[in-house]
Amino acid sequence: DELFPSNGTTPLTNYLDTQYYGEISIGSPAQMFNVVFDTGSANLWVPSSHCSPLYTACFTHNRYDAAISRTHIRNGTGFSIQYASGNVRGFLSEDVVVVGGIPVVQVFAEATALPAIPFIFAKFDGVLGMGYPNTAIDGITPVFDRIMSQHILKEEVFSVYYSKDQTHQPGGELVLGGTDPNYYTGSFNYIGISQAGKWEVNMKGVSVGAEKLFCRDGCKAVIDTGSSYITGPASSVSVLIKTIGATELAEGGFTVNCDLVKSLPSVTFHLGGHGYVLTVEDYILWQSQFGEDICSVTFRGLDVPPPTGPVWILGANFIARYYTEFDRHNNRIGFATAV
Ligand SMILES: COCCCC[C@@](O)(c1ccccc1-c1ccccc1)[C@@H]1CCCN(C(=O)[C@H]2C[C@@H](N)[C@@H](O)C2)C1
Repeated sequence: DELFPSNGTTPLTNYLDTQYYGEISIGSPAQMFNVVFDTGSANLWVPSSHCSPLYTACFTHNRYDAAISRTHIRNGTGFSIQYASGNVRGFLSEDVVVVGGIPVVQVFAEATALPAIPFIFAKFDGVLGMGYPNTAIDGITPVFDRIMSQHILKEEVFSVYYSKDQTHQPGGELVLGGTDPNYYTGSFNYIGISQAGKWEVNMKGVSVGAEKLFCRDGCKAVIDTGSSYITGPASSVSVLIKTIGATELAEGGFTVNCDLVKSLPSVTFHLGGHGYVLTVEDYILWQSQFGEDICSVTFRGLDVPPPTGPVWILGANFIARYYTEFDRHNNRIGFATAV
């Protein structure tokens, strides 16, 4: 079809290497929103014009107004989605959503209760879940599934490039229907997902330097475009932090003395017969504040309760190093070295 780009591409913005988001439109005439394309969830929500004035986070973000959209279809069913940081509540609506130039009629949630923490820190308005349909709240068909059912994509895959630092333009790119060779070198290595319905693989181990210290008997790893960092079970991450000589900050982050950074070991994630190495450049966030250099470690301890956990979550700083293809046709994930 020459009408639509056969692979819808969306440039992404990189905010401080911790938030990556791109623009979509909802409604006619188009109402623009910045959303995180999140493989760790499967619903689309944006702030609502009906959001109560009590929620500051609504008023610092774009809000969807059904009353001015010709193509709005009323639904009204209640909605609530739970994140590690708290939950977002609202109600369902339906309207034309355009992602990467591809329009779909989509059921999404208008958020009317948006917790200030963390959303006052969000540079984006909402979240567009790129997960599997069986993880979608209220059984709503996700955006990518609606796009696949139009049979206009060359391949039933989507790919994500996250830039390593903010000087890069664009800060990232989402490709619907293929990959973008401008952003990776070499070939892809593929890993089948571990259980249908999640972007999750079996990891064979985590090494610090040459030593395989964690996940020696295998463990679960979620490849999550909606997470800023790499998280692992708190016990493992605290050993990792000690091994690299980092110290704990008040608010839960870890820092190392910037002078020691170059002597720090690499951390390798063993996935599908390959070792994915993160060097210090990949896992240390070097920020200069008021002339002082702060070197923070982009690993976080997070104990996800069973049955989802225990699990490692490989987020933005992993994806910034390894260009990632999410393949819905073959239920597999491909990694290539990002440029
Ligand atoms: C790459 O861009 C990352 C976006 C930032 C994510 C995030 O850091 C964030 C920061 C500031 C304001 C809001 C949000 C944020 C909050 C909820 C949804 C989306 C973004 C999240 C903070 C809480 C823990 N966390 C998740 O659980 C995330 C895990 C993920 N799968 C989501 O479902 C929720 C990450």
